[in-house]
Amino acid sequence: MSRAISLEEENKELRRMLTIMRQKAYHNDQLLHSFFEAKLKLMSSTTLAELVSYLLNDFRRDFKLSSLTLMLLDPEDIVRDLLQGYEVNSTESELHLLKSQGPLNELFPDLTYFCGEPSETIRTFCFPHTVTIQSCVLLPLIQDNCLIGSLNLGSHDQLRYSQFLSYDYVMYLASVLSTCVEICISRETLVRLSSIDSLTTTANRRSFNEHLSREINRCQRSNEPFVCMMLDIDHFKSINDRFGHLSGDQVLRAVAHLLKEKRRILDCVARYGGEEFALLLPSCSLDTGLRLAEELRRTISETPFYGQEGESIQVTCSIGLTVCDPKHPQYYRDVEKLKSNLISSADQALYRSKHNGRNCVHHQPCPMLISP
Ligand SMILES: Nc1nc2c(ncn2[C@@H]2O[C@H](COP(=O)(O)OP(=O)(O)OP(=O)(O)O)[C@@H](O)[C@H]2O)c(=O)[nH]1
Repeated sequence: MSRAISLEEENKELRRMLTIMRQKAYHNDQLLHSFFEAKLKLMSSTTLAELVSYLLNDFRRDFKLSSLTLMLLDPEDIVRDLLQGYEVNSTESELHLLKSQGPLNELFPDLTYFCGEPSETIRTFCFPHTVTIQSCVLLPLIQDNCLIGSLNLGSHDQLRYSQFLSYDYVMYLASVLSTCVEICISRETLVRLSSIDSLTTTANRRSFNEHLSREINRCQRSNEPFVCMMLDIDHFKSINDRFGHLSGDQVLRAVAHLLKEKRRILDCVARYGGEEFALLLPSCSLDTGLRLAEELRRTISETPFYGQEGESIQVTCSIGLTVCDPKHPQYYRDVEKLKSNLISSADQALYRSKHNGRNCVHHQPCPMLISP
C-alpha cells in the first residue's frame, strides 16, 4: 500500500519544481533577450560584410554554438564581389557560396527547417570542418518564396537541437536574416552601380570627385601632399576608326586593368571621360608623382594591346599632373575650390603633354597654392 505524501514532503517537491521553473524562466528570458539583440544587430548591419561577420563571429559565440555555417546562393558572383578581400572562414564558422539552387532544394524539399541528429550527408555538406556535430538545426533562408540560402547551427550536444522542441524564434530570425541579406546586397549593388564605370569597372567621375574630397581632407589631417593625375590615350579616335569601336572598348578596358593593377600606389583610378582617366596618388610628392607617371607612360607604350580579332594595337598616352601640398605657406583650405583647381591644373598639364607631341608627362602647379 502506498504511503500518503505528507504536506511537508509535498511542499518540498513543489519548491524543487518552482526552483527548476524559475531557472527555466530565467533561461528563456535570457534567450529571448539574445534573440532580440541578434535581430537588432542584423537589422543595423549596413553592409553584407558586416552582416556575415556578425553571424560568423558574435552570433556563434553569443549562442554558444559549436559550429555555424552560412550558405548563400550566388550564381553570378555578386556576393563574392561584395565580400572581396573579406576573410570569413574559420574551423567553427564558414561561409559557402553556392552556384546553383540544387543543394538547397535537397536540404529543404518543403521549405521548412530541419532539426535533430544530422545524417552523414548533412554533416559533410553543412559542417564539413566540424564532423563531430551531434545535433543541428538547418534554417532555410527564403525570399519571395525562393530559397536564397541556409543558416546552419550545429552543436556537440546531442540533446541541444531535437525535433521535440519548437524553433519559432530561430525561424523568425532566419526570416529577418533573409530580408537583411537581400537589403544589403541591393543597397551595395546600387552604390556600386552609381559609382563605377560599367565599361572599365574603374570608379566613375562622380566617385572620383568624392575620392578627391576625401583625399584633400586626409592630406590636411596628415599634412602630407598628394598627386592628382590625368591620363589620356593618344589618338584614340584613330584606334576606333582603324580597328572599330569594340576594339576601342577593349583597349579602354585593358588600359583600365593595367592602371588598376597599380592599386598599391594609386588610391583611386577613375574613368573621367571617354578615353581619359583620373588618378590620385596619396602621400606622394611632386618628384615621386613625376617618376610614377613616367613609369605608367612607359609601361603603356611598351604593353601589347589587342583588338577584337586579336590584332595588335600600339597605344600611347599623355599625362598631366599637379600636386596638393598642405605644407605650402599659402595653402588654401576651401575644399571645393581646391578640387576644381587641382582638376583644371592637371588638365592644363595634360594639354601641354598633348601639345608637346603626346606620349609624355607634364606638371602644372595648382594656382591655389601659389596665390590664395
Ligand atoms: N570605343 C570607344 N570610344 C570612345 C568611348 N568614349 C569616347 N570614345 C571616342 O574617343 C575618341 C576621342 O577622340 P578625340 O577627343 O578626338 O581624341 P583623340 O583621338 O584621342 O586625340 P588626342 O586626345 O588629341 O590624342 C572619340 O572618337 C570618341 O568617340 C568609348 O567608351 N568607347
